[in-house]
Amino acid sequence: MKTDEKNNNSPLRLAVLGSNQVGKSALTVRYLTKRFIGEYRSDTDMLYKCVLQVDGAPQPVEIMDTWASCDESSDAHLQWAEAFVVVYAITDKESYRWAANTLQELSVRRSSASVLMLGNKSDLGHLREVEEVEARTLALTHAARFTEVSTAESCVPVADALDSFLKEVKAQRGSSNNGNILGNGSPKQRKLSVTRMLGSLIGRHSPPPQPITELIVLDKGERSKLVRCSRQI
Ligand SMILES: Nc1nc2c(ncn2[C@@H]2O[C@H](COP(=O)(O)OP(=O)(O)OP(=O)(O)O)[C@@H](O)[C@H]2O)c(=O)[nH]1
Repeated sequence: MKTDEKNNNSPLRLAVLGSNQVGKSALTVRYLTKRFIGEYRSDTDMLYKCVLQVDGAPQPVEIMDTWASCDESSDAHLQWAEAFVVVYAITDKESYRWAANTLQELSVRRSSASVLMLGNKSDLGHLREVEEVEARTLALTHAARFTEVSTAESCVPVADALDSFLKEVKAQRGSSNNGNILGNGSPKQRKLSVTRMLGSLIGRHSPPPQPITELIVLDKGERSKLVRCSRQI
């Protein structure tokens, strides 16, 4: 297989970054299942493996819903992913500062990576602490895409934002060789039945989610191995 062909078929890796409680898990699950789930476990990274239609063709995609409190994993996330979704809540200035720092870090350490900045919880306009124009300007400074969404309110803007971002990332995928931590020399992963896992998230009687083929939960020990692996690259 030619190298280009191999690159195009390899999974497109997206890390969802953001501080606590900004809606990273809600956003990821909303995008993949169209459902809004109010509460999630929040003590681990979740890796979703799926095949999505990107720009009209099937594309393997891996989305890492990261756990913000695990500082030691941030290095690994930065190296593992090909593109980044940086989430903050428009109701939480501190989460915006966290996002701004992350954009800065990405500019330095992953300057060629595509970045989408999302201001979540736009349904809570009466509690707004971050002005849209300020965030949009910041994103522009870092050549990142930007939009505000309400994961809770509707799945369409979330789907539109992530669909077009994935399309852009796929288009920009070129000769650069991004790190491959989980693919090569991967740490031992706990693979769960996706149906069982999402069943516990969305309720037993809900219809099964469509696009996800595998969900991997990385616990503390496994995340440490991920960090060690990434540092060998
Ligand atoms: N009003 C509103 N609430 C939201 C929205 N998105 C998520 N939430 C709520 O925000 C809280 C946090 O959502 P999570 O998806 O668990 O956030 P997280 O960033 O994954 O949190 P950590 O796991 O702590 O990092 C939950 O109570 C969600 O129901 C939104 O668009 N609007």
